Amino acid sequence: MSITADVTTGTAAARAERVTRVYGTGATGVTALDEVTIAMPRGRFTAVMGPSGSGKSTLMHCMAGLDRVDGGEVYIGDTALSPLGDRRLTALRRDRIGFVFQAFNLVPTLSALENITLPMDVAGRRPDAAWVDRIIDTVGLRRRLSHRPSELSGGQQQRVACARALASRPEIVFADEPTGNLDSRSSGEVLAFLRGSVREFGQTVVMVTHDPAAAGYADQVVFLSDGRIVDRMEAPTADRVLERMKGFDTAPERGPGENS
Ligand SMILES: Nc1ncnc2c1ncn2[C@@H]1O[C@H](COP(=O)(O)OP(=O)(O)OP(=O)(O)O)[C@@H](O)[C@H]1O
Repeated sequence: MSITADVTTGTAAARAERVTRVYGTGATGVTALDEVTIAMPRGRFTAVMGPSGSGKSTLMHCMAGLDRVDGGEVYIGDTALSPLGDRRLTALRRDRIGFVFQAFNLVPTLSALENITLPMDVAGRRPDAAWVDRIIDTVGLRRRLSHRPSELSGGQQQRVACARALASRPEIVFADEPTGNLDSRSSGEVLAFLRGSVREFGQTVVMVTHDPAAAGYADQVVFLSDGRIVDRMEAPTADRVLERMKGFDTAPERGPGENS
């Protein structure tokens, strides 16, 4: 039995309703998501955790409009994604969602500043200079703006990617293992920035992570197992998340009425 989390449509920046995603067909088909219902509350930092193969990346990709669902519906704000054609979906991702990936995904020939404003330049939108300035200061990149990615450390590159994600004031930022390639100090800087963007700017952030310490920066953690949401933790700490993760192989399934 899976549980649902926070389905309060009025306050959700994004939500999934009974979302199913199956890779392959027939006997070899894999149900990566099995009727997942979840809302990502506006202005909060949500971490998505679970064992390897539990469906974390699939959930993020479906909720961010990077992958199609086989059943159910995803909404960004009040916009349902499945009726959208490719062009409108691309425009929605560009205009309303910010992305941070494990591999930074910066353009090597552009400076840090050019990378930060690139999505808006591509969209033909004029960056809000005061806002971009504020982001640059918050992320601590003022003295690195003319550097190319190869001239920056991994942590600095990921902070450029975070600034890029926030520069267009997206409704929601999806971060997929944003600290997966970073040492603990750089991880701390990136996570503190994401945390601060929620606290100071009211940004909504959803982060997939394997790392209990990273999840400890979030307001809430949702736990996936076998393509279902099986638990949720408010005000997590790294220790509590670690304890919960240890229980995954042996934890009994929750029955009806046992939702957190
Ligand atoms: N493109 C694909 N084709 C076939 N199966 C896939 C595909 N993508 C994911 N899967 C399967 O779907 C399930 C969920 O995968 P997913 O990558 O979402 O899990 P995850 O929790 O993000 O895993 P990890 O922590 O290892 O990154 C797994 O069994 C995986 O093998």
